[in-house]
Amino acid sequence: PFAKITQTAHYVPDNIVSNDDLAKIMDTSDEWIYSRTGIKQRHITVDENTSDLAAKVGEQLLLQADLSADQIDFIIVATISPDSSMPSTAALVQAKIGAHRAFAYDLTAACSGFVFALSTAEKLIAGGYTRGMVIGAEVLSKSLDWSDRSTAVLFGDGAGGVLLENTGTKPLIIAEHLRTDGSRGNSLTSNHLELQPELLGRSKPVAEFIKMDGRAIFDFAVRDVPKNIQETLEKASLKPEDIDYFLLHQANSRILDKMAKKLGAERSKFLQNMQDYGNTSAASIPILLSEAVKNGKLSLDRNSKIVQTGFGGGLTWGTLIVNL
Ligand SMILES: O=C(O)C1CCN(c2ccc(-c3cc(CO)ccc3Cl)cn2)CC1
Repeated sequence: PFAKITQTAHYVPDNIVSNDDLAKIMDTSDEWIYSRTGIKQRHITVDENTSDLAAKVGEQLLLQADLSADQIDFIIVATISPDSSMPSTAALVQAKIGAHRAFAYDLTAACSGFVFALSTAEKLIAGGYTRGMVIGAEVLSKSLDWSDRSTAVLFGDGAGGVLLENTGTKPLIIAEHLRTDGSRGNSLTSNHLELQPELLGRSKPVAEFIKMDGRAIFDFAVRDVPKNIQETLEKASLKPEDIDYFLLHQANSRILDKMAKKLGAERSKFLQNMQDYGNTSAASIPILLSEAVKNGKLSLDRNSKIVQTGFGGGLTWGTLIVNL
């Protein structure tokens, strides 16, 4: 059996924070943010946590597919901003949507999370499961140091996901190449928990904010990611011109410019929505995919070939060449 993406959906909190809103509370400007990142605004939650955003996506997928929740075998949530470690956000989603038969777990691979999770889910379907949900969901606003303008302006909250079913007539993933380099992990960090050797007088674990060595991560993206995309295309004996759209992690628009140039592909093939949502880490690719399907740029039944590439904390990066 081949897995097929049969539905896509996304959900973001209503509350919008513009660059000008941020300029009122920190030393930055719309001009600086937009020229350096391509971001104009981001959605910041008021009263919805990560599992609430993810559950909204799950409910939409069921509605669109006209399925009842107990027809779902598994739920994987890719996130670095779970409601908690235990229970997992996926377990909370399972309860909220009433998917009584589904097993559920979170997957942590930062901004590559959705790509790693989709690769995993495809193997679950190939191994015999019938239907599953893969959701990227983040409330990064919980982990932002609003006094650090170098990171606070970059990130946003949101969720997106897909329904996978075993009704495919061709492989979902034509080729993939998933990478990790933990030795460079210290350039993009969050939520480090300190050792607590003393049994008494335990101090609270240090729940750190998102910290980033922007230069190091920018250089990593520009150097390692195009190579990864090229290697994966070669694995599939494909060239950039064979790809309809490139759905890359929405971290920075100048990075998309450089990627397109390095790959010799048209910039217009690199879908972009960071202007509306900022960087939503594991949610960025599924939100982009869901919007492209909803606005007709992509269809789930038109034999399109897309590239999905995540890159970020870990460091992790990876490319899937996907048949829609
Ligand atoms: O131009 C400037 O001064 C600054 C230079 C630094 N910038 C950066 C640097 C890195 C990222 C980034 C973040 C993640 C985390 O999801 C993943 C992947 C990337 Cl490439 C985003 N922005 C912003 C503009």
